[in-house]
Amino acid sequence: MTRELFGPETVVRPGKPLVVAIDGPSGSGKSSVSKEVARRLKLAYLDTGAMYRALTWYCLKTGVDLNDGAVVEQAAEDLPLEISTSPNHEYVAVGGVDITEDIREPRISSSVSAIATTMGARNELIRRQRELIDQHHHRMVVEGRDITTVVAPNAEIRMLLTASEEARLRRRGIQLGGTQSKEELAAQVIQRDAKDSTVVNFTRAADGVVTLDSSDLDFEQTVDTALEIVAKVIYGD
Ligand SMILES: Nc1ncnc2c1ncn2[C@@H]1O[C@H](COP(=O)(O)OP(=O)(O)OP(=O)(O)O)[C@@H](O)[C@H]1O
Ligand SMILES: Nc1ccn([C@H]2C[C@H](O)[C@@H](COP(=O)(O)O)O2)c(=O)n1
Repeated sequence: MTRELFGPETVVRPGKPLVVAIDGPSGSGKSSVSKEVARRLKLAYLDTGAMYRALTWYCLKTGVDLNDGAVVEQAAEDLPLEISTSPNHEYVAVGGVDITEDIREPRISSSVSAIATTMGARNELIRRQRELIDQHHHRMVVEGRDITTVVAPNAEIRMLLTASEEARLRRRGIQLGGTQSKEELAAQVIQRDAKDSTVVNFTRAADGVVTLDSSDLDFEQTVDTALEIVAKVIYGD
């Protein structure tokens, strides 16, 4: 059904805004599912987590004290960031240096929450996220932690993608090729979420936000369910 609705010839709401906002905890599948949803809907794609990671890389590179809010905020304003908005091409650069791979390193994952909980830095990244949405004429899948509530609360589609803690730990373990201990995985998934959720709510759906629980769904089923949610809102079927 959704495959026919969003087949290769279909352009959904041509010329009109179509922002699909997707939030959720770590390992719930936001990035992988959002990219595929963007491909199927022929929309641009923005990984806002990559922006927080890029700022973390920049602060570590330039010796910024991550606990000094004013300096982190200034770094956010200065950040010479380039980020791909294609779901088919992952690319993040700072000052012309390709950091696409570097921002996924454990040293970034373990420091990023210090940046993400600095409100001045958040405000600057949120401003840039809204600017990117504008540049794409509001036709974009945007994923993160505060997209449905803060960055794009008026998005046409607002979804909270969740999965049980057990499923999220299992998925992240497989994604990292079984290289991480139980404790390391918990630090990257559970403890990071606990810190991040002190400043944003991504565990409970806000009013008007549809919850998609993927705990018992495989990747394809999750993408299809997300597209069904889009179809229901757009076409009412
Ligand atoms: N429904 C699903 N069933 C099984 N595996 C899935 C499902 N959804 C995503 N995955 C896999 O789980 C892993 C984690 O997904 P992904 O990186 O997209 O999560 P995320 O929510 O973006 O995490 P983070 O916020 O930490 O970046 C990936 O390897 C992805 O392919
Ligand atoms: N809109 C967002 C996006 C991300 N974050 C924070 C939370 C994470 O710890 C970090 C990296 O995100 P990930 O790549 O794991 O999705 O950035 C946020 O606070 N708000």
